Amino acid sequence: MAIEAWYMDDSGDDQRLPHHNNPNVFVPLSKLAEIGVMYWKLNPSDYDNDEELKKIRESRGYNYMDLLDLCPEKVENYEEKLKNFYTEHIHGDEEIRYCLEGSGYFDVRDKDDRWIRIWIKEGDMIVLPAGIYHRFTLDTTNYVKLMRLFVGKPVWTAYNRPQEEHPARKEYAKNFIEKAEVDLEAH
Ligand SMILES: CSCCC(=O)C(=O)O
Ligand SMILES: [Fe+2]
Repeated sequence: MAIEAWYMDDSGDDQRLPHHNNPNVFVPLSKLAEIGVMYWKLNPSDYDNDEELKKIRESRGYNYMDLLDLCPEKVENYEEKLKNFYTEHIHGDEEIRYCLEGSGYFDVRDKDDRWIRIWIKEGDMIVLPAGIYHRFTLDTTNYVKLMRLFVGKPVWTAYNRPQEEHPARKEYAKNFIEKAEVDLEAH
């Protein structure tokens, strides 16, 4: 099955709960593509020898790779990191994450500034474009193992919202938000 994504409700409940609307409003992959989010389904069992992953990495220049095992025993300042992950932010580069084990939620803002919750599980690889407002949380299973990819020397710096003057934000807005408005007016 393809990845699941939906519009979040605005309840103040635990961030690790699904936050479905009633009824749930799913968001198709085509809608994610419109805001610049890319997705692949891969086989995580032997990721070191996966030709498909190799091809994606080669074609997109993802030469850097490391693994992030999100559990208190393996991550320094675990609680603080989780808190920062769930603080709305952007980056100057793409955020590329491949889920090898467990699951979690990437929340991204759509063109109208509404939260879309993307549920990533084993085998899901997603790319968030530079400049998109987003955040991350574990789900109620409380565990995820992610592969992080990058072009060149990695920069993980997060710029918390608001960042309307950040070059990556301006570029994102030009390509994905203003363009959508122009398309809408033309029709
Ligand atoms: C746990 S990876 C996702 C969190 C995030 O947005 C980030 O690392 O910048
Ligand atoms: Fe991020």
